Amino acid sequence: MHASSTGSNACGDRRARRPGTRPTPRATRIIAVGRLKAGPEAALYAHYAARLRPPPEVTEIPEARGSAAEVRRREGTALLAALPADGVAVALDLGGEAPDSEAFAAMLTRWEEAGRTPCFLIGGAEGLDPSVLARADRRIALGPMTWPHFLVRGMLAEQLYRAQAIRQNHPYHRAWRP
Ligand SMILES: C[S@@+](CC[C@H](N)C(=O)[O-])C[C@H]1O[C@@H](n2cnc3c(N)ncnc32)[C@H](O)[C@@H]1O
Repeated sequence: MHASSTGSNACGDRRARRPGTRPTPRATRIIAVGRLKAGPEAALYAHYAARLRPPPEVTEIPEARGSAAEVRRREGTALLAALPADGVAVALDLGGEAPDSEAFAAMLTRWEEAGRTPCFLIGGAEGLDPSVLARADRRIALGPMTWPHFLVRGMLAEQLYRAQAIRQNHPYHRAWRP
């Protein structure tokens, strides 16, 4: 009688979560071109990443050499190779949609509930290869201006922290606007 309320699923897994409870948050993946060295950008990223539960898993792709197109293609191949099978590929891209923070938090909730790991792809100085943009499930812009890729890592971490605050109803995010 209580099978559904105790969380049994079709496979009889009694560890499955109960309806109305939150799934255990998965570690977000950040797959980014370039090695972030000690400095203000690394400090910014660390400041917000340390507040994320669980903290993101970062995979750094070495910067490629060659013409701009070759660099994009080589880095793009490496970025895509690092994507896990269950990942939602989210390209950080100037031409993408620009959700507000609440909509971004709602996206993360949906992916978590679907058991999919959000994987954020950040390009290098030459940007993301068209193959990455074509593969991406979502393309998200942090506004229409171009930001340095190491700063984008910190900005993304801040938005992930803000999304966590929104989802937990934490006062860090003040939704009210005049
Ligand atoms: C220096 S930018 C590359 C600029 C390149 N000309 C382009 O148009 O993508 C390096 C990376 O940072 C990310 N990025 C920079 N500005 C962004 C923005 N406003 N929104 C989302 N991602 C951005 C993208 O992943 C980009 O590939």
